Amino acid sequence: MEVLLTVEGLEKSFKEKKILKGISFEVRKGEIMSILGPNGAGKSTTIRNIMGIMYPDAGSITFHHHTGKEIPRNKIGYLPEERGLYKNVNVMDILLYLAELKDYPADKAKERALHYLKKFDLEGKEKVNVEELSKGMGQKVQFISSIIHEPELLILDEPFSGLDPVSQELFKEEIRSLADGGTAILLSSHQMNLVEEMCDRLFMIQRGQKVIYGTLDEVKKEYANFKCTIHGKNSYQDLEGIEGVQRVEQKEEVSILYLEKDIEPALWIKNIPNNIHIQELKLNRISLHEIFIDIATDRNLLKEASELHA
Ligand SMILES: Nc1ncnc2c1ncn2[C@@H]1O[C@H](COP(=O)(O)OP(=O)(O)OP(=O)(O)O)[C@@H](O)[C@H]1O
Repeated sequence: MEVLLTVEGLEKSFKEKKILKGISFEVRKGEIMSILGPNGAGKSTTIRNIMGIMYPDAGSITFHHHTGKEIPRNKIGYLPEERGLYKNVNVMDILLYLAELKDYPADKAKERALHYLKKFDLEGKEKVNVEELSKGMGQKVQFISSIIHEPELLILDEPFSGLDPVSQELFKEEIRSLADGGTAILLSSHQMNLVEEMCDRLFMIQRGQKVIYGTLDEVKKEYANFKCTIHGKNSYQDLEGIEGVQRVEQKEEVSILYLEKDIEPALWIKNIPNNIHIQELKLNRISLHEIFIDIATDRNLLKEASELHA
């Protein structure tokens, strides 16, 4: 897939404090690339550098073979973390104004605005003043403003925060369909379940440095072995002694058995000894949520476990 955005060795300091310490990644046409990291890791700073809101101390950003101030930012759509549209303007006027700022033709912008307002359940709200909208409605309008000019690269900073589940679904579907249509998407979100459902590749920053970069499958292969959760009265030793168990965590009558890499779950489950007391049993892969916590809290148990049995 064609690379649209290349971030290479990005460095940025604020008041002598180095926030980005050499960040490099790519975003390709038609993919959803997730940028993840704990609070304060440097995600928004990376995005602001891409958007030219600030410029890096070192490194480069290339989009469409242009770098720095030459980047054609009218081909980029951006939903910033800070929400807010101009007050005292009606919905259609603000959408047309923002499209005009991106050099997008007014007639097409109007057509697209009406299409998306309908799609996001805001039909008939064209003449409503922006400040009369609810938070979620305002967010939908802001999302529409970020895609109205058919950007080739769409950057979404926490697009799901504050949305109800139905609106979340609408956003998810729209983001996926934009990617399927060829838009490159850079998505920053703390909602790991949504990231896990949606993204093709991911990039995780911690303390201004890369800790994970790859496809969701690669990351899962590296970190996410299977785990088995058993509700029942069992001794730690009995569980630890089961073949294929790499580590056990136990809280009262709930035990989590972390399994070794490349365990075949269907075979493993058949070999659970008869003396194990099972009231309930769940077998699943470690989630992106758990991988995130493992890395962000510096536990690093999951990666080590995979390496140990690689
Ligand atoms: N304009 C600024 N001046 C000084 N420090 C800043 C500025 N912008 C960001 N920082 C600092 O840079 C670090 C990274 O902030 P950034 O907003 O990029 O993190 P983030 O990964 O987006 O976090 P969050 O998940 O909380 O949104 C933080 O320590 C923050 O305080």
